[in-house]
Amino acid sequence: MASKQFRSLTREEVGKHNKDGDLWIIVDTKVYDVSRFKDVHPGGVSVLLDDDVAGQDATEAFYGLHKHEVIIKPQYARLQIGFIEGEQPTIRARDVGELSTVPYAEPTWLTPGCYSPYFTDNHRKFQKAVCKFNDEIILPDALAREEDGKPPSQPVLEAMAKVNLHAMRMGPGKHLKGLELMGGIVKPEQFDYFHEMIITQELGRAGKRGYADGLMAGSLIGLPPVLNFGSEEIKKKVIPEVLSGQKLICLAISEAFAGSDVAGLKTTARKTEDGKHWIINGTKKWITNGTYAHYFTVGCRTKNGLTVILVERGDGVETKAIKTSYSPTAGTAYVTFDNVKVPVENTLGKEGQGIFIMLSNFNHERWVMACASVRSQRRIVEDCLKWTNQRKVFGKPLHSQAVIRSKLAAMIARVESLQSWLEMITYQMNNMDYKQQASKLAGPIGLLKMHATRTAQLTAADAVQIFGGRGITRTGMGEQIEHYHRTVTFDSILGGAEDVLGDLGVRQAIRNMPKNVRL
Ligand code: HEM
Repeated sequence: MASKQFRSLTREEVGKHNKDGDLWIIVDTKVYDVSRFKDVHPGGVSVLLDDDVAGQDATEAFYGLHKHEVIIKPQYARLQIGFIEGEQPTIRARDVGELSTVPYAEPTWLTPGCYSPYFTDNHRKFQKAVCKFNDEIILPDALAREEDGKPPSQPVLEAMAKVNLHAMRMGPGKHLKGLELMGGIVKPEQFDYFHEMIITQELGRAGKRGYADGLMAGSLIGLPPVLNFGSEEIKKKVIPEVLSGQKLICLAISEAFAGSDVAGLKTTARKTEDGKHWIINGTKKWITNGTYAHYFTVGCRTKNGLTVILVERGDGVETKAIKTSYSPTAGTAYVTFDNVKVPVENTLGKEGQGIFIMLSNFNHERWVMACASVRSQRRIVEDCLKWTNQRKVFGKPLHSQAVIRSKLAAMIARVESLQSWLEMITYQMNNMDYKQQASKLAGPIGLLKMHATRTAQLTAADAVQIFGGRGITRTGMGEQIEHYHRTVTFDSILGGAEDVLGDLGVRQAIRNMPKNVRL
């Protein structure tokens, strides 16, 4: 198909098309014929016939009311008939794989001219590739699925598997051996927690909270117990199925009876008389990806304590969707186990040592959540900086108000301090094994996540004030702010409630207090 020929026009010529039936406008040097569109314009007819708009340069008015993404949508872009002679457009969207140029929209290590003690050239190369992959493959699916509530699309999961993203999201380790990671950019033995942080933070660019959990967040927490504690036979079967994106696994610990207080869980597993099987009975609640998972990593009460057992969907396993304030794409489920028979070989780790398995698994989950929370806050900072720059009040940009700048200052300070703390903890993780992480970092990671999710709520509240009515509207300019404000508390509950995590951090510190110190 031949591309449309645009006419070169002067502002005077455009000015003549300023009435009903013959209506042109200029947005960023491009001339649009809205003569017919005006009747279906969601903002109404009258605004387009306004003297300051009809036949005029409406760039400022347009960007005060619409996101740039509106004008580049094919159904609106086709309204363009020409451009202003000798002028060039100045406004452009971020290209695929490109970094944002808005201050503080990227972490310091990605800011041109800045340095980092932690990130290498390999991390930078890796970030570029993941960012491009995310923009091209994941982002369109995130927008569509967050809306329709369906699970992430199978082709997306398979594309992720092809570059071994599912495997990398489990963190560094033996499971990466022999795999080609992101087309070979990083070698398995080179892959560290900073690479993993990059993946989590890039996936967070979409800013769709339900989808973020739908995108195999269940596997992220449900598979590690299999990886670390499963028998060779179980590992051989389950790991390839999950890492290839063909099957999904979820972590089923929390119950209506026990959330952050894992020790209170009531689901039971009893051995059959011949000792060959477990019989599992009980319920689980708020299980991410549970509605469509094939496997469940289940925390059970057994004769001598708690035990973690892998359960395959089958007889006696029922899941039903729980309606939450984010999209059903997350697959949040209520799960019931009624006399579910499972071979004892499905036991993960030792019988009675489930509490250790569950608690050690939490550290990685909480760290991942902190990575994601910081990224999502950064996205809000970016949106607020853009909005306050393009929104005019009393004839001046919104950021000319000191009270707005003060909110922005607080937001920026929060996100920057969090990222620095996160990077420091990540560096510790790179230098510790799984056990050392459990003993040394459980407290700091708990405190980091608590701090991230608390500050996230402050940032969400500030952002709504900055966006006003748009911040509580599900479409239009403030759509992302509304979404963030509505879903930000997920981070503060999932993976351990804020207060519980803060307390964990302090209790760990108190346990380590030397006996010989006095004030
Ligand atoms: C080619 C030009 C334009 C297109 C394609 C367009 C498209 C749209 C769309 C899709 C919406 C729905 C809200 C959204 O998705 O953001 C909207 C809303 C609106 N538009 Fe336009 N528009 C154009 C030009 C203008 C201009 C020049 C004005 C001038 C003032 C205007 C005023 C409005 C208003 C007042 C709303 C309602 C905003 C709200 O609900 O907050 N539009 N427009």
